[in-house]
Amino acid sequence: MHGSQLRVAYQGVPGAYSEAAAGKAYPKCEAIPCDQFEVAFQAVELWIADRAVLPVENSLGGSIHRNYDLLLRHRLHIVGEVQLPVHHCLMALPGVRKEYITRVISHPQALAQCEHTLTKLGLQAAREAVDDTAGAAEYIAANNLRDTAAIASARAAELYGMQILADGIQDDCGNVTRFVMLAREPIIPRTDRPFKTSIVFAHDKGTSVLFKVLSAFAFRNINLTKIESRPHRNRPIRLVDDANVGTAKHFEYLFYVDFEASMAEVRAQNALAEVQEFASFLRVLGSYPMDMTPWSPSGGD
Ligand SMILES: O=C(O)C(=O)C[C@]1(C(=O)O)C=C[C@@H](O)C=C1
Repeated sequence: MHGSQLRVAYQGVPGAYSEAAAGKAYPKCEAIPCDQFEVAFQAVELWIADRAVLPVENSLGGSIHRNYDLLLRHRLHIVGEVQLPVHHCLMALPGVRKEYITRVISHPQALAQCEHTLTKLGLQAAREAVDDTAGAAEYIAANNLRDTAAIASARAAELYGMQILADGIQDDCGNVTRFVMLAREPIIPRTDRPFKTSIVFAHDKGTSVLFKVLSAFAFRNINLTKIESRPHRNRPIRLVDDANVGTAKHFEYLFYVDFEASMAEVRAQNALAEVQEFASFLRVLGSYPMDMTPWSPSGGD
């Protein structure tokens, strides 16, 4: 459970929040940096790593859509989640003053989470997206860029010899990113602690089908914690012909739903049996213990 000897792949370089998430989920693990999320998935598929840790949503920046698409494209299973308080710092090379900064670089999520604060700080700087927060700090240090600042964790500042110009620059102090942990095999769902289940489905043709699907959970008092829609890339458009008025083009969606129940519970099994009736496609991405860590907005990195 503490993850000793577990190899956990994450996207980014040391000091990235995903590395901190790996450490929170599996305190004694060996965290393996990967330059892309796709590589982290492959590391697990090829037995180079035992788990991958994947950010899926942030309380300020919203869903990380690409990672939802990756969950579907690969056959890994969600075996856990962690919610990590994300505390951002603005950093530059030692001696650089705020007035010299013409560019701020970071992961797009981090830029989005600090948008208002960056404006309030009065920086006349262009924002530029890079692959990960700590990688932004590393890049500035490696290239001795004296006109560029990064948004990253305090640990990244320490690792890459950067000086913190402003601390806690996320637009809300309760900034939290939710990560899921992925493995080759699912875990056996239990009922002795709170579990969450994540599914993805496409609904069939018909009237109010999404309403019918979601009521399968409501009637059983199963709480939904998240719903996300993404383009159905195998069948993106459905044409509906009407001889009188022409052809309507309906976009087709995949729906990702998280609900608070374990697949070991009969009510969850019955709800999914009902969903199946209205779905052209249904996959359980995982049934896993919920992160019940007590709330501390100032904690984390
Ligand atoms: O760049 C990093 O440090 C990451 O771990 C990625 C990531 C993300 O994808 O949302 C993780 C947490 C923060 O929300 C910002 C960036």
